[in-house]
Amino acid sequence: MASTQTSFGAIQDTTPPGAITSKVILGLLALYLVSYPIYALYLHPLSRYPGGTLEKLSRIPYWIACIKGNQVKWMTAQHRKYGPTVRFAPNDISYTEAQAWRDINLVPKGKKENGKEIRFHAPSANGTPNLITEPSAVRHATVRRVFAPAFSEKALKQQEPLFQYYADLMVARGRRKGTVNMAELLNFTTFDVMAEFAFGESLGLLEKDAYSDWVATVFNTLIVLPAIQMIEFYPLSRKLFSLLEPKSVAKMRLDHFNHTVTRVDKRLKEGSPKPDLWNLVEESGVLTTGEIYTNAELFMTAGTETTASLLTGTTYYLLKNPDKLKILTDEIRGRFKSNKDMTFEALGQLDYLNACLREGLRVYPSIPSAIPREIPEGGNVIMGKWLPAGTRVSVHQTATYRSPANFKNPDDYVPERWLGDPTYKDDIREAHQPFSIGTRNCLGMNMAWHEMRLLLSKLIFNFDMKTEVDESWSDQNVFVIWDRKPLPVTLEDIGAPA
Ligand code: HEM
Repeated sequence: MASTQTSFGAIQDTTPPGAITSKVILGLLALYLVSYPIYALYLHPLSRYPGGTLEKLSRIPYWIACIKGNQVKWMTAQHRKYGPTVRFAPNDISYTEAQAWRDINLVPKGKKENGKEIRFHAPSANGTPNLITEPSAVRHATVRRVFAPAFSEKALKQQEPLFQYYADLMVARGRRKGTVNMAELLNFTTFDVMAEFAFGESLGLLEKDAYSDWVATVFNTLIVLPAIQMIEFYPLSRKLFSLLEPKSVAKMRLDHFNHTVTRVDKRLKEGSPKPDLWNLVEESGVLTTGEIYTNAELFMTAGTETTASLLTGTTYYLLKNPDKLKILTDEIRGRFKSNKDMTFEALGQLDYLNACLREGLRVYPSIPSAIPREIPEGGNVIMGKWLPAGTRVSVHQTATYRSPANFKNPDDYVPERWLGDPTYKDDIREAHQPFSIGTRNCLGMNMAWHEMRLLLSKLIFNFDMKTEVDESWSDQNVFVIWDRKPLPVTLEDIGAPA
């Protein structure tokens, strides 16, 4: 320390104030660097949970895996190493046990729900939450009550001609092309169906045989979701991004949103005699205009890519397991004489078809990673252990479904495990929840099941299918959703009656 002696003999510090400030900052930094690891590893409320040292100290390893598209492999490896419960970041616990689904997603009477981790989802362009991101449990229940009747069995039965129309259009396009990229064909179909369902107007993808700019933007946005999640996670990066976001990106987001706004406005203005979403919304009168727009956007993503992805994966696994494909083909072709016999109701009764799709949702779940929830004020108990407020908890779908503790031969595609085959009697079936459970589970689950059964059966009823792709097809990146590779499939028309 620089010092001088005063006339009274006292020692006076002559260090300039700026230097003192720097020293204090450096001192505090050194203290933090020494004390933070001690806290994170030994004193933090989660310190007793298993996990890697680096992961307990920092979220960086997790972000790297997410940005590289490696998250699913990384998290599965974490669980293989540390067991069914892993602390994979300082404040995050991942589970692979059936009970965790219940503890995280069900809300016992008088308790608060484990809230949504809003930063995990891309913010909507108008700033209004949709069903998935609505932070208030009460508002969520109100909005969900408005839309729920449109997804009931009764309403879906009334909408069945719409689904049949696009399934037949998909078959017609398959016939025309001979060889198709199955991933694309199924995307065209599910986007056309959902646009008709949500806006009363097709996107015409099957007819044009091409993605529209609007749909291409949906995919481009989904791929950058991990980067958006990282930016949203830290207040500073969020602020910086809002200041520095390139004008072109901001414009693209707005144009995309306005596309939805225009379609919804048109549908609301013109009205519809059909029992669709917007008749319910108008009757209820409880949604704000902002909520109408953001939920329309949500339906177009939640109800399209998910179903198309599952169907692409299931088609791949069936083609790679010809014995299973043969059983399914016999079931479908044995049951129906013509395309028009293939109703929602009749398809629902095909056991092997249901088992094939369920097994598809296990080996290739539409949401391959995890959707985190946050422990509310006052804490909560998960898997018998109390967790403090702010802890993020989740069930990781792929790690759970590929765990030998839950499923025998977890990497094999075996529909029989869902049909009482004694070899698989010890499988823990409740660990498989691809649509989640509880008040925030998938609103479109019934619709998804009808659509999945219809589209897969129509393909198998009308075509003998072949593919040249090898096992490396299933080795895919995940950026929240699968970064699906093209799946070229040759379709041989068997001339099934209309
Ligand atoms: C294979 C197909 C599908 C799968 C695996 C799936 C899965 C899921 C899952 C896991 C959630 C919960 C998300 C969370 O925890 O935040 C969810 C929510 C949701 N899904 Fe699906 N989904 C599928 C198809 C559909 C379809 C066809 C629709 C129709 C529009 C749809 C609409 C929704 C909506 C609106 C929500 C939000 C529900 C709420 O928060 O109340 N999904 N889905």
